[in-house]
Amino acid sequence: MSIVLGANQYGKAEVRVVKVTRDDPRHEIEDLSVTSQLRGDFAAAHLTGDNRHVVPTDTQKNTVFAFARDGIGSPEEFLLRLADHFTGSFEWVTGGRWTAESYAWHRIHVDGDPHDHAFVRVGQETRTAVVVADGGERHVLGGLHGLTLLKTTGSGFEGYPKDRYTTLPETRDRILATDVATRWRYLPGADVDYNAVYADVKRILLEEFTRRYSAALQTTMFELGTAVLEAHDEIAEMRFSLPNKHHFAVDLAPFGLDNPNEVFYAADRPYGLIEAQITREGIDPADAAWEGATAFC
Ligand SMILES: O=c1[nH]c(=O)c2[nH]c(=O)[nH]c2[nH]1
Repeated sequence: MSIVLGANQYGKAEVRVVKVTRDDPRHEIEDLSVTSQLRGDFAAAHLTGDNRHVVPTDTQKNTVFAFARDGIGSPEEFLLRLADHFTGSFEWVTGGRWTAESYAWHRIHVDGDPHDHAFVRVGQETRTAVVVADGGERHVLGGLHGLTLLKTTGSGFEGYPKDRYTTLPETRDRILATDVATRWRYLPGADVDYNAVYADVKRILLEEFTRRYSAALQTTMFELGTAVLEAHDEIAEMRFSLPNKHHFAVDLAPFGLDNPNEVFYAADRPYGLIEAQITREGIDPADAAWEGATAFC
C-alpha cells in the first residue's frame, strides 16, 4: 500500500490589517482580517522537507501589509490583487484561496457633525469576501454574517406533518429571528463596483425580510435570494445559512397572568438550521469557488 499526498494549501490566517488614508484632515479607515492560502506544487516540502517552493507564510503576511500601503478599495479587489501577485510571481503557485472579513467603522458625530478621525465600530454584521484562483480563472464571492434580524409578528409555521413525537403547536403569529450568513458568487468577468453591490444586497435583505408574511424561514430565505438575484445580474447564485432563533412564549398562567405573545424565552440552542443554494437555472455551478467554504457558505 502506498500513501499519497492529497489536496493541500497553506498560508497565513487572519492577518489583521488596518489602513488609514490620511491625505487630508478627514481620515478614512479600512479594517480587514485577511487569510492567504496558496495552492500548487508543494509536494517536495510535504514528502522530503525540500522548501524551495514554500513561499513562507510570513512573506504572505508581509505582502498583505505592503499591498495595503496602496489602499484596499474593496475587499474583493484587494484579494484579487493578492491572487494575481502570488500566481504571477511563483510559477509553481497555480492558484489559491484568499478570504477577508471586513469590519465597518462609522464616524463619531459630535454636536451633530461627523468627526474627522474618531470612529465607532459598527457592530451589525461582518462583511466577507473570497477570491479563489484556479489557473487563470478567478472566482469572487461576496458575503456577510452576523446580520441579526427579527420581526415580532408576520411569521408562522403550520401544515407540517405530525407523528407521535410532535409537540410543536401550529401558529400564525410568532417571532421570526435569524442571524443571516450568506455568500454570493459574482459571474466571472463581470465589471463590478463591489462596495456598491454590497450595500445594495444588504438593503435588499433588510427590506425583503419585512415584506411578506413568512410561512417558514425556508420561504423567507428563498424570497431573500430571489430578490437579490432579480436586482443584480452580476450575481450568479446565493447561498444562505440561517439559524431559526426560537422565541418561545412563556406560560405565565402559574402566576395568574395571561401572555398574549408578549413575554418570550429566547432560546440560544438548539436552533433550527435552514440552508440553501439559490441559483439561476442553467448556470455553471463553479464548484471550485465554494471548495473550502465551511458548511453551506
Ligand atoms: O420556519 C420554520 N421552519 C422549519 O423547518 C421549522 N421546524 C420547526 O420546528 N419550526 C420551524 N420553523
